[in-house]
Amino acid sequence: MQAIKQKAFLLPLLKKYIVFFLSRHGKVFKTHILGTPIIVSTDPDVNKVVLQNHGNIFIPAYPKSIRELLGEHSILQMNGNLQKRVHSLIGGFLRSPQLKSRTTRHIENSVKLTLGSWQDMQLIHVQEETKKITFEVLVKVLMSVGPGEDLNFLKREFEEFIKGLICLPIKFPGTRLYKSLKAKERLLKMVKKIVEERKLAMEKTDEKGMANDAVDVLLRDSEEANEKQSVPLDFICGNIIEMMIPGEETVPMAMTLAVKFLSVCPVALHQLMEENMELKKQKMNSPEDYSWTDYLSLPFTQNVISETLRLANIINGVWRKALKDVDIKGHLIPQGWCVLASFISVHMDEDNYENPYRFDPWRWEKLAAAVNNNSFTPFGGGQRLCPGLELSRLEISIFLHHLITSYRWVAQEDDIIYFPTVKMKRKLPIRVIPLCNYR
Ligand code: HEM
Repeated sequence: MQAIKQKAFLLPLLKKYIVFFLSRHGKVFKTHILGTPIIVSTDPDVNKVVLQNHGNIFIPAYPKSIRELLGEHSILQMNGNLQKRVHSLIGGFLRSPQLKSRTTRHIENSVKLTLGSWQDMQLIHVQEETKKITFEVLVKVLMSVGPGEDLNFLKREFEEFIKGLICLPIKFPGTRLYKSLKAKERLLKMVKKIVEERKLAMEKTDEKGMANDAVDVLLRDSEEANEKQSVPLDFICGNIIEMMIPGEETVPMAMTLAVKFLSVCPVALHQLMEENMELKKQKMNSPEDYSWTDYLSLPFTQNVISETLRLANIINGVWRKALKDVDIKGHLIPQGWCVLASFISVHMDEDNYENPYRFDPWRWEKLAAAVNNNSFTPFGGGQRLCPGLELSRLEISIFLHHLITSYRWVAQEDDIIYFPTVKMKRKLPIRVIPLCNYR
């Protein structure tokens, strides 16, 4: 293993929290969170069974404010056959090589535009800048809205909407939840217009090429399903908005934390730069554009991304409620109880990772075959495995490639905040120095 000099960047509070979790009797224990009795699992095998959810025993259990904002038909809350159907439709679309090939151009354009604007900026806040890139890509993939007034409207209203995801569940004029619900109404109005126009356009043509976006995917499915199974337009509109939630904060945070972790690990930064410079040189001497497979084929870059996702714990675990008594590895989970399948405890457990608090991308050279193991679940697993997994890795790869082959940077002091969601205290300010071959 390479000797890496780096500062401890994890908040002592986080370490205390993990140590508390892991020092309990056994890896599965009962506790109380905000007065609610829950079972916490820090055991990868138990988490796997919870995530697999054979026989539909476990349903998602979100706090009241989130349930209220999501709406009962949200993909994040729905269960049974409808969840399976929507999940496989969206997953199939997002994973398709055609989508990845087309989206690669969108991501590149968005990354280059943002990086280009950095040349004249004194101080760059990485967390803000990466959000610009990923929101644009997300809205394009979901409903083909490009840069302009509509995109700005969606960004503004969506930001207002998600402010209420973690708040007191009190709903009257002036409260956070109320304002967020109002923003959702405005978002719904705009998305409904887009969906209705698309439906009309579809009815006028028989041509069926590849679906352009998630709206196409859901509309076509609804058209093909018979009367009884077809889903109403409101359902499609609601789902488009709700699909923005898991995609909006996660990818920019992964990009930001990759920059943060690399800033304190110069050896990794150097190796990443060499690997990406090599690809850039090849591409400069070739008439071919980058393909999505070029970006995903750089092994060290992929290891940096895996290590970032392990340490970042952007989704630190998932909450489920048991619909009946269930026994997993000798632990009884009684009907009606909530289970927290804690990913962060597994990712930071010495039993699973040597020196778990260290940013060590080289560990993945040994663990490579285990990327799909139970101890590495940044994207969840089983029935609800994140359908945006491959798209996310592609976005992060493209961002890192163009960043590292265009700029050097110096990061200012900043801390990671882990609760209630992962973010940087100061949005990660950096100063950049353009490389002479910036283009
Ligand atoms: C680094 C980025 C991301 C991370 C860490 C992440 C993580 C996760 C996790 C842990 C889950 C499982 C939740 C559960 O089991 O209850 C999930 C579900 C989901 N994610 Fe992601 N996600 C990311 C990016 C994205 C993107 C870019 C999209 C959309 C384009 C997306 C769409 C979804 C959807 C729709 C679900 C719900 C799936 C279902 O319940 O059937 N995610 N994500």
